[in-house]
Amino acid sequence: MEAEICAANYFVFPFLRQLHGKGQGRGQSKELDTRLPEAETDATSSDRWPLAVTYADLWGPMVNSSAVSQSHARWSLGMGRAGSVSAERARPILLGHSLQVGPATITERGRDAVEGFNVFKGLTGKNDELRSEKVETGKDEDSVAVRRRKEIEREIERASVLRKRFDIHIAGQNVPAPLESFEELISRYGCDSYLVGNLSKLGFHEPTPIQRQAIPILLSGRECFACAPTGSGKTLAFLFPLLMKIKPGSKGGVKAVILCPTRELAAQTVRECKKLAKGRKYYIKLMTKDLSKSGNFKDMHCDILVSTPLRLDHAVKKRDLDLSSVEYLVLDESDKLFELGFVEVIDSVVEACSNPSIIRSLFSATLPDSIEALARTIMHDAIRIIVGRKNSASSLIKQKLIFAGTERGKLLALRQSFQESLNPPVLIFVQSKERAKELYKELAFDDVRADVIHADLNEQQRQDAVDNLRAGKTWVLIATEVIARGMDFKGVNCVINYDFPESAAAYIHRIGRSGRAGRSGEAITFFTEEDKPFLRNIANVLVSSGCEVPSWIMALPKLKRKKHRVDRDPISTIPDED
Ligand SMILES: Nc1ncnc2c1ncn2[C@@H]1O[C@H](COP(=O)(O)OP(=O)(O)OP(=O)(O)O)[C@@H](O)[C@H]1O
Repeated sequence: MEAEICAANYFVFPFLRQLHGKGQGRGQSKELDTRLPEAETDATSSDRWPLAVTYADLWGPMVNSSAVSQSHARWSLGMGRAGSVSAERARPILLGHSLQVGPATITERGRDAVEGFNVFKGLTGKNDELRSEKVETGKDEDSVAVRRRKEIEREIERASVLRKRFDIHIAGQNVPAPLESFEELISRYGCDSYLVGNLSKLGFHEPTPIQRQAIPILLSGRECFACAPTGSGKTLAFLFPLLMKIKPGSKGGVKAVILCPTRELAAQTVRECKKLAKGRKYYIKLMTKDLSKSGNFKDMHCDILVSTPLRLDHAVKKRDLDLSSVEYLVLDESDKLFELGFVEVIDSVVEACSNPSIIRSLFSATLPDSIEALARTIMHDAIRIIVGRKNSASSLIKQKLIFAGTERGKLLALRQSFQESLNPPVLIFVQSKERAKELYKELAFDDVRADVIHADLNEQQRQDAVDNLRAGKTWVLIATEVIARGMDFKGVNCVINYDFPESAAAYIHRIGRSGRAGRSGEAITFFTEEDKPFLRNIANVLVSSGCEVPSWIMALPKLKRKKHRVDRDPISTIPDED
């Protein structure tokens, strides 16, 4: 009954309804506050539960539910959650429907049995039996119950130890245990060995922390918000479960949709997906401009469709693309997708994916509370996974702030740093395409193999710029925000923020183009007098990932504005006429 109510309610324009609030129309979106709070260790509810206590809570009610005091049950449920748990909420627990045990909830009747906790399956329907046995025999616990309790304890402890070891923090109920290894995908989830074989051919021998936790969650049919550092393997974390669950070459319409904020990222995701699926005939499609505008979707074979929101929305509305058979919807770089301008489109795509048993997941390196709250309104019983500290930069990146005084000072500082050492590949971020073109012209005079990428280039030119950097043909790529998110350039040694980033999230994603897949990287950020008011916000990110920041910067007041956008003088060595 409860499930039916949820299914009926949470599909129709959920984001907009939340965003607009009462009395506001569809066209009047107000800007979401997507600012990041200071990096926080997400030691929320579930992680704070001490194991010894939760075991006691678990077995108290199972052995003799009536003997457990209400306050005891309330305490075991409410620890760490905002506010206390009401008596009504606590009561069903006493009646034996659901037993909260720290990171996991064990459901006595097996209604919500989670694959990850195979051991719980044995409990389904057995507890009444156990209880009546106990009444008859008069013994406290028989040997079967003791054995089972120990098995469960071991499972919970194993999961907890793994999470601690890999800095995984979770919030939610019935959270499946993290993976110890990729091989477990075969033994625990019956994964086809070709898929695990492909992982090893790609050189992936151990799952990254986000893969350890997100893969079992998605395989168990649960929805999730996943926040893990840049370059930590989130792409595989959502692709792998799709390839495991979807049968290749199916004819019944699109089975999975992956939304990415940029075309480059969508193209990269398709490439990654094809590599992973090698050996099986999956139809993995990129929604190109042509396909979106003139595709014949009625006859299209497609298992997995990767798109930017606008192209997908266009195909749905103008070309009758049917998304009602979609079983998995992934929002990659989800916080970007929820920014102003995208929300209506995302809403429309969510509505088009009308399969009631769809599983949705959100992935990003930054997850502002406002976005999580908004997304939560449409998610069903979603689990939150945070790896490391929420909204913080990868600890593999050595970060530096450099005061350049003025715009001209930045150009001098850049040239000087190239003369001292140029360790390609290098990415340079500027705040607009005009400035990207200006800086490109300046560097053309220098002996540096530079290229530029921005939104004025066509699709092929943008792809060439990315490929040339990947192939080592260019050493320096000057870029706008277009490639700041998700792009995986192997071995980028240094990211230079020539123009100060407009937000802490933008900073985290930009510098996250280096320091990927376990490699170290460097990030240099120039700032001028005009950037000083926003310096503190970025400095907080440096401090939270262990980098040194002068004390005067930390003493600066925090900026309350959402975005830092500065009108800058053009980039030029030619002196002004005045
Ligand atoms: N288990 C693994 N072992 C080794 N390398 C891996 C593993 N999983 C992924 N990688 C590699 O790590 C790199 C970064 O992965 P990915 O692009 O998925 O990061 P991400 O977390 O999505 O980053 P971003 O937040 O910037 O989008 C890629 O080159 C990928 O091939």
